[in-house]
Amino acid sequence: MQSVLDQITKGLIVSCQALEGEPLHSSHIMGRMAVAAKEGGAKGIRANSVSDILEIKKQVDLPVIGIIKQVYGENPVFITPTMKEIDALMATGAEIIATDATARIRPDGSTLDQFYHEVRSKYPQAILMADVSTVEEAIHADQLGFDIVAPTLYGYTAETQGLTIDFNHYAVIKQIVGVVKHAKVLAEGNVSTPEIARSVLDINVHAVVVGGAITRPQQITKRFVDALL
Ligand SMILES: CC(=O)N[C@H](C=O)[C@@H](O)[C@H](O)[C@H](O)COP(=O)(O)O
Repeated sequence: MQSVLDQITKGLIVSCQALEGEPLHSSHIMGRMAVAAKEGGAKGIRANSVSDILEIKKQVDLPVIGIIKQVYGENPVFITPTMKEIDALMATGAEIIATDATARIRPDGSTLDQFYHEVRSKYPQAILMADVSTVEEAIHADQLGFDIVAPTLYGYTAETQGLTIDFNHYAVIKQIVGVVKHAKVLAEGNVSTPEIARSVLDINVHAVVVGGAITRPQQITKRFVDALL
């Protein structure tokens, strides 16, 4: 049988997420989004929350990258921040579990290294994806033993706030591809057109994750409206 990492090779992974407060916030709708993504040829789905993942798994047989976005007080780490979220995700059967792998201290006071080792010893077979915000964090996640690394949080941390990946030069992604030795690199974050998705595959990423440009109609509408101004 093909491994999960083989299944997503050079493919499109569609992130089907709508948080509370977003117009499409509904596990039913995310399930239908996943069906649409599969019909369009996606090779995987990225999804947030136990109920969305369970619904998506009922609807499609694609590998799922599961996350739980959970804010604890003032702590800035919100993508699968603690073991509680890891345990909940493992119980859904999500094939890949993604977590914040920035250098920031987590809500329970642990460092990334402590957290990683705890997760790895509890779930040795899990496929773990590191959502990072810098090239240094990508190197570190790779050294720790994460299976997948992606610059998901580039532009979303205090250190990188205001930055967006420059899709004319792909500098951050190229650098990450250049330094990561063992993990597969995914492109994720602000991939807004099919042309950009194609070009990132050409710089040797393993697969590309697209969210808002496919599954957030409010964002898509705004891009059209802005073009009319
Ligand atoms: C920073 C953060 O919270 N990113 C989240 C991670 O799961 C999602 O909100 C993004 O939609 C996803 O990363 C895909 O990116 P984009 O929607 O830009 O294609």
